[in-house]
Formats: sequence, C-alpha cells, structure tokens
Amino acid sequence: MKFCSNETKLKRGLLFPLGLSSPSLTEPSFDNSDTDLNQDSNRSGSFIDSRTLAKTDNDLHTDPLSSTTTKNIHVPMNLPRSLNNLKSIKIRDFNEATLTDDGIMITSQGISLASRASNSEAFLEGQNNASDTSFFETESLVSCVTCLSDNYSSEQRDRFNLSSPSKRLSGSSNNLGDHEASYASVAGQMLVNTVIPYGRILHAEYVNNPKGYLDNTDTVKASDTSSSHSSSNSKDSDNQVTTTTTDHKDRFLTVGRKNNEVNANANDKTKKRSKNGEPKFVEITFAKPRRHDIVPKRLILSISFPSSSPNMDIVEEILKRSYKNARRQRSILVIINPFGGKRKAKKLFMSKCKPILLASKCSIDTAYTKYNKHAVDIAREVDIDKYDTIACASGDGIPYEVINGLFQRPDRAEAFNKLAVTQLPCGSGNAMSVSCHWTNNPSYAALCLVKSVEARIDLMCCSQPSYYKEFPRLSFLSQTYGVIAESDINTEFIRWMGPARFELGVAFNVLQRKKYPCEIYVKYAAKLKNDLKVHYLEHKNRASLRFENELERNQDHDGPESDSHSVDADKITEKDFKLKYPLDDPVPADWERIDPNLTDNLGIFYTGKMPYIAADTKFFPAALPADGSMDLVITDARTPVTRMAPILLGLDKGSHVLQPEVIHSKILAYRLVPKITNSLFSVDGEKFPLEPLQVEVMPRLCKTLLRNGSYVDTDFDSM
Ligand SMILES: Nc1ncnc2c1ncn2[C@@H]1O[C@H](COP(=O)(O)OP(=O)(O)OP(=O)(O)O)[C@@H](O)[C@H]1O
Repeated sequence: MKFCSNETKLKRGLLFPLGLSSPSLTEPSFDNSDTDLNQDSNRSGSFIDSRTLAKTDNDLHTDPLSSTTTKNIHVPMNLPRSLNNLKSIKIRDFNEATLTDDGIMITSQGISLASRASNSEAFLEGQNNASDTSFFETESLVSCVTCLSDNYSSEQRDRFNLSSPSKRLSGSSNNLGDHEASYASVAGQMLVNTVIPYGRILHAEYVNNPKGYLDNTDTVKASDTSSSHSSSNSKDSDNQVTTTTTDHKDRFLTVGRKNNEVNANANDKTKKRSKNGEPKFVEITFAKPRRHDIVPKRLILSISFPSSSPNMDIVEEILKRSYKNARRQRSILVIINPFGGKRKAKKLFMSKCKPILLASKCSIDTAYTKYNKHAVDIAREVDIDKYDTIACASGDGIPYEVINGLFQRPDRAEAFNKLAVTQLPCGSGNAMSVSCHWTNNPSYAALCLVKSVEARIDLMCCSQPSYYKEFPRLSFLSQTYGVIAESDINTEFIRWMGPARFELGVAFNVLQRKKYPCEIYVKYAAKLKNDLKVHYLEHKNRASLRFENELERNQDHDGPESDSHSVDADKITEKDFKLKYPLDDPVPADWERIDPNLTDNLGIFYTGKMPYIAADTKFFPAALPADGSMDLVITDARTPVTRMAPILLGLDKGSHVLQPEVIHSKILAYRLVPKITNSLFSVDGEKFPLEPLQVEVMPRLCKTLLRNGSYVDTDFDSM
C-alpha cells in the first residue's frame, strides 16, 4: 500500500485544482497526424532513445510547474458548486470529458471505483463533518485515496457490472498458451484539464452507465442504476444510453423493466448535467507512460458533445481521430527470434509490446524462429490472406529474412502488396525500428506500429555469382565492405563486449589505416554534395506533400472503413522485380568508375537506405524511404588519423558526410569488385561472400509502417 507524500498531495490536490497548470500527456501532435507518440518528440521529430523516453515517466502526474511537460488549456474548470461544502463534491466513478482538437480533455474528475468501494465513502463521510476543510485539501486527500489501487477487484467488478480484463481483449493470441494481459483503470487519477492525445488512444467503446455512477446529490442508488450502451451508429443519443446491443452481451447487463425506469431517470440527470449535448459513457484505453515504457490503461468517461453535433457517434469519432491515417485492428504475425537481443526478445515482446497491441484490438499470431534463416521459410510459407502485418520481434536479421522469404514466393507481388513488414525492437541491432518508428524502445515501437501509416520503401537487390541465379538477395538496410564490414562481422569473437566491440573494431582498423582495394562502378543519381542536397530536399518535400494529401483524402471519408489504404493504389506487379542491370551483363556505359587511386586505398565503403544503422549511428542522414536511390559513403584509408577522428566522432549526428574527406552521393546502382582475397561483405548485418557484388535499387517494393509516413528526422536539411 502506497500513500502519497505531502509534496505529491500538494501538487495533485492543490496546484492542479488551482489551475496553475494542467498536466498533459503530450504536446499536441506534429505534422498532420495525431501520432504524437512520445512526449519528448518535437516537431522536428528528433530521434528519441530510451534515455529521452525516461523523461516521459509519470507524465500524467508530472510536475505542474515544469513548462516542458505541461500545457495550459484555458477552459473553465468544473469546480464543485460550493468550495466549502464537501457534500457538493461529486462522488463519481467516471471522469467527465470533452473532445478537443488534440485529444480528450478531462473536464471534471471522478473517483476510482476501487478507492471508493474500499475507502472513500467512509473517508468522505468523516470529512463531510469538517465544514471548515477547504475543497483543495479534500481534493488532495481524495487523490491520496485514489492511489491505493487502480484495479477493480473481482467483487467490485461484480458489483459494478464490469467485465474482467481478459474478456476485454479481443486480440487473439494463438500458439502462445499464455495469459492475456490485463490493464488497469486510472479512474480518479486523471486531473482536470489533462488532455489524453489521440496519438495515445488505443481503443474506445461505449459502456453502460456503470452501476454506482452517482454523486451525493443523486437520488439513484448504485444498485439501481444501469443504463446501457450501443456501439451502433444510432442517431438517437438517448438510444446510446438505453439500448443494449446483443454484440456486447458478454460485457453488459440486459436491461430489464426496472433498469429502463432507472435509465429514464439517469437520462434526465445527464440532460441536466450537460449544457451542450448528451454525455455518452465511453471507455477508452490509452497508452500511459510508466518508467521508460508505456502501458495500456483504461478510463470511463462521460463525454459531452457540442449541441451542433448531437447525433455524432462519439466512439467512431474518437477512433477516427486516434487512427487518422492508420489501419485499425491489424492482423499481425509476430515472428520472435528467441535468441535475439541476448535471448531477451521473447520477454521484451511479451511484457512491452504485446499489451499495447492487444489493447489496440490487434489480432496476433506468434511464430518462433527455431534455426538460422528460419524466418525466410516462415515468410515463404505464410498465408498472406490471414495477415496484414509481419512484425519481427528481433534485431534487423529477421526483417531481412522475412523480406527475402516473401521475395522467394511464387506470388511475391501479391505478398508485398498485402503485407507490411515491420520491426519491434527486441534485438541487439534495431536500425529498422529506430529509422521507421523513431525509437528503439519496444513499447513505444508497438504504439507506433498501431498508429503508423503504411508506406512503400525502396529495397536494394544484391547479386553475387554464388547465389544470384537461384535468388538474388533483397537488402533493406545497407551493404558494406572494408573497415566497417570487418568491424561488424569479424569482431564476433569479442561479442561479450556488446556494441563497443564494433567501435573498437573500427578504431583499430582506422588506426592501422587498413586498405581494402577494389574496383567500383556507379550509376549516379546525385554525384556531388550540392546535387545530393537538392535531390534530398526535392524528394523529401514531395513525400510530405503526398502524405498530407493522403491525410486529407482519409479525413474526407467517413466511417470505420476510412482507414488509410492509399498505398494499395500503388500496387507493385511482377515486372517490378525485374533487374535492370543483370550481373552477367557488362557494366553499362552510363555508369562511372570511381577513381582507382581512391578505390585502391579504400577504407570505408558503405551504402544504405535507412538513416540509422544502429541506435546511435546516423550513418545515412540523407536517406529517404522512397527516393529511388541509395546513399553511398566512401573514405580513403590514407586519410590522416587526425582527420578521421572528427569523421568517426560525427557518426552519431550524421555530420561525417559533410567532411571534405568523405564521399557522399546518391546512387541508383553499383558494382564492387574486390581485389583482395581475405575479407567479406556485410549485407543488413549478415555475412556475405567476398565476390563481385552488384546492387540496384528496386523502387517502392516493400510496404512498411512509418511514423508520420517518414523516417525519423535527421536534421540533414539544416546541416
Ligand atoms: N533459433 C535460432 N537458432 C539459431 N539462429 C537463429 C535462431 N533464430 C534466429 N536465428 C538467427 O539469428 C540471427 C540474428 O537475428 P536478429 O537480428 O533477430 O538478432 P540480434 O539480437 O540483432 O542478433 P545479432 O546481434 O546476432 O544480429 C539471424 O541470422 C537469424 O537467422
């Protein structure tokens, strides 16, 4: 049992009711979507890592004086009718709320069922005698009481006719044999003027007017009150309170004669309470920060609507705003690499990601990889009609395998049209999640998964003599040769060092000025740095314009079918897999050979399609999801160590590409012919043979999920 400290009481009980500041879950959404997933994300979309996320902890109860985490919303507060009369404090189990542009704003605070059932009635009765006690003190103590528990007990569930948490979860979870996650109510903990952003709302549905919703001015007894709900698009707002629909019979009482009488009574009361429109009882589930993560919480709200839209289906409206341009209730095949992330992948998925996905009403099937490259086989065999998403709870190795498994299917065009491939960052290298979900935190990535738009990204098709006739390999992330490849792959023996092993390997090879002679032929899209900048800005602006247009189109549509599937208009066909530059053909005339004086002294050769290659390494700051090109970075091994130091030290910010010693171009294709016999290539972190390698971009081949339709902002525009 945990009691509030005086300081907490002061903040929660005194400062908030005084309206000094109101806590908000997050800043208003950025761009045109409400996918404002991390409180600390700013409009420029800076990368958020787990350290930053730590600041989001407790942001429901955040320091009210902190300007960074609070937001003043100037609305009249719903204060009790008389501050000195404690009888006027409403003892309700729900908060009153209204919809704003940014989210659902609490306009009047309720008290949790749990606390009231166990403590608050007696507590308040005692307090009622203290006529000289101020409302603010009382409120602080009430807040304290509500800390006692935020879960309904089974007895309270029975009493208040609430379903058990497990019944609430529609998401199936096959193959797991595990328990279903439950999530607690935060009734009574939400302070007035708190805004729950749409970006954090996972689900909403109508509920009964739960028994016991009364204030001490009410005449209806807890045991008598039972209005019902409807999830239909009923135009009659009264019906939404009084009609029970059979599809929710597992959750709600069938309303009998007695209840109808009470409902009529309750409706009179809600009419009395609402000046603008009829309040509706809606249960929302939302993602609330807890320590470094987010967890699902639920809350019952009585939501008023402006009288201008009295017939609005509030649940549908909330869901529409919460999933503005995202597909609702995804069907997900989760592939877990139990060995990923130092064997923590399964635990991370189960504890951090799954609760968010289930609370969002996604359906989940789970498959575990049992051997090396198993995910290739899983993706080759998967029933594409069953899923819209393959989520890899792993490092970057499993998405690589999934993409290649899909590529090897006879119906590959259909498979790439149907399925979005995404990552839940549970491995040691999570570049895909950092680049696409803007985070390497598994719970935030899960939120991003459910809120993101489907977008097409370019892939890179790799051909080498030993395998290309069977199947070339698709790479979504990068290919590297030289210092980085060796540091990545050939330091496996010092794996115990963690990520430092890679940095140590790079430093060691750079200090040695190790050379990796080769021939490189390139088809350029933008050779010089200035041209590259123009290319970048042009494509970035074009993509954001397209995203905004899609958003507008989606907003024009009505109903649950308005989810964004605009990417479907952009389907690929079998001819999109045809190589433009087969390996057997000679190097085309319009390709350029890179100066042999440089390539004979090559230090780093790195090509990539995503901005981050690791959580703290922004190797390709100009990478874009679908600009039809890949980024090329080359260094000369003869570069003095004094000049290499700022290059390597700039990797976290991406500023290394600005250094004059670094070649940075946008390219469409290349061929690299090694002139050494003892080295390797690394493709998406996998070891590839030391043979001539030819790579070309395959535009827009794969669907993935991108937060706000773009990669994490790298600030390349302002570099
Ligand atoms: N059951 C298994 N046994 C052996 N290897 C496996 C198994 N499951 C997956 N793998 C392999 O593990 C490799 C790494 O996977 P992944 O990227 O998900 O993990 P990671 O934690 O990032 O690991 P790494 O640091 O090794 O890349 C892949 O090549 C995959 O084929």
